[in-house]
Amino acid sequence: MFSSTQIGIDLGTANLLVYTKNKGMIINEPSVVAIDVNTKQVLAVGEEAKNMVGKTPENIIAIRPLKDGVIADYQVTTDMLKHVMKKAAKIMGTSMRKPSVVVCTPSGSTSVERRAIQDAVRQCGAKDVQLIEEPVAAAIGADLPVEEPIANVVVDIGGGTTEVAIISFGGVVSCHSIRVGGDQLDEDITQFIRKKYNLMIGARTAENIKMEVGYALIDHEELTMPIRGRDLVTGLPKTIDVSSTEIQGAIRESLMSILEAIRATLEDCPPELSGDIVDRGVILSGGGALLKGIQDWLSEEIVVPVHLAPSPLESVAIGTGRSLSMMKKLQKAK
Ligand SMILES: Nc1ncnc2c1ncn2[C@@H]1O[C@H](COP(=O)(O)OP(=O)(O)OP(=O)(O)O)[C@@H](O)[C@H]1O
Repeated sequence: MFSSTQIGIDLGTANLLVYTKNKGMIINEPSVVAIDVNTKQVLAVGEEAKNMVGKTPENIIAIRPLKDGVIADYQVTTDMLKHVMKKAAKIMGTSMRKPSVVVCTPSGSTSVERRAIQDAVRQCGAKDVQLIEEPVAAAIGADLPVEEPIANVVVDIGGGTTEVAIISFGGVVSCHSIRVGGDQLDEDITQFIRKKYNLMIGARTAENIKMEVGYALIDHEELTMPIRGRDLVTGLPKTIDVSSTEIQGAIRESLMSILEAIRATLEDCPPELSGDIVDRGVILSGGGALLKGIQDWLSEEIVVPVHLAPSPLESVAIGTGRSLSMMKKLQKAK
């Protein structure tokens, strides 16, 4: 049985979430840490640190310690986890002493990368740490009947990775993980604006453009928005208008890589399960599932129904927290 000392952590490239069955989602913060480079002291974590990105003086850096779903900076990840565990303990009270933790990892991560995640969480006071593959957690979090012998197809488009998996009878039947996600779309937009307009924009601006006028590859009524950056020729601040059509062109290649990963996973599906996919369709989760038009575009391309998970940004964390009771049946990440 699930007790209050058991928690699920979605240690994501973009967001860090903590879910407990008793209290639900207790933490949901950007995975960003602000550090004083001289003293190595952590100044802020989460939303406060994210607001500092690109705006700090030289002695302060705001870092995202995870990249492509795995730890890029071990020390900063541990600092961030310690901060989050302390915050969780405050919310949970004494029941948080030495919790059992389940934490998700991308299915394409190496054993060294998985071990690093496990060690970092253990260092923060966990009694034991189990790993679960992200798409399995996303499927559980989206309330799919993963333990039944039917095909549950999940496409989880996160910040650093996109994970596509077919899950049946508690295990992964076929899966593909690519290191392309929302961050890559932001990077595509930054590069496009720099090349076309000679304008340098920050990471926050690129993400805002994606959220406001980013569209998957479908016809739509064109949207425009004003954006601000630094003119690379004059060095001065400048405002320009960008349109959804040009942003669509900028992110095309990355969206095509996501589509290829979905196609490759479906192609690996055993014929007995293919019928289920036609009937039940595919579930989209992760923040990337919120890109405008992505549901319609994917369903046109793969010719099966595409549904949005009930809380796309929270599915993995919810599934991670709920997975403890199912852990034995599920194919655990090693
Ligand atoms: N409305 C939106 N439109 C497009 N993208 C969005 C939207 N909302 C959030 N995103 C993007 O979703 C991504 C974050 O998603 P999520 O929190 O699922 O990732 P993560 O779990 O931290 O990453 P990973 O699974 O790769 O470790 C970011 O790139 C963010 O910009």
